[in-house]
Amino acid sequence: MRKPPFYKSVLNSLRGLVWMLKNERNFQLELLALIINIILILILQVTAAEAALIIMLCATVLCAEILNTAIEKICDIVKPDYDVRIGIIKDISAGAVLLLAMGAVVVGILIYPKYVL
Ligand SMILES: Nc1ncnc2c1ncn2[C@@H]1O[C@H](COP(=O)(O)OP(=O)(O)OP(=O)(O)O)[C@@H](O)[C@H]1O
Repeated sequence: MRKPPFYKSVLNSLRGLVWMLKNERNFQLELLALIINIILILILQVTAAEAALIIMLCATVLCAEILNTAIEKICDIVKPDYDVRIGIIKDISAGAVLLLAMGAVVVGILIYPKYVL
């Protein structure tokens, strides 16, 4: 099968992001967190290195959410009925997002207070 042109791959990826935005509440909240962080970065004049760290962490949380959702969807196709093993896979996958989100909160606590206090 021929590979689709580059612009089609980009369109497919954008369709995935739009789907996440329309259907996944956690993704919406994490995107809101990214927007709030961008506003804080601009208002507080955070250094470029700190801004890069904050934005990359927010983007990483969003990516983890996307992968978590993909894993959940695959699980639901492979095993639609209740299965303890599927429960564990979904819990582990969600745990990865939680871990990154907690790391992002810690980074925010380390960076922002010195600009406000
Ligand atoms: N088929 C299943 N068998 C066993 N437990 C399941 C199954 N489906 C879901 N669960 C349990 O319910 C939880 C929520 O699963 P669900 O697929 O509803 O994800 P979600 O509510 O979209 O989660 P998230 O907030 O991570 O996006 C899982 O973490 C798991 O503990």
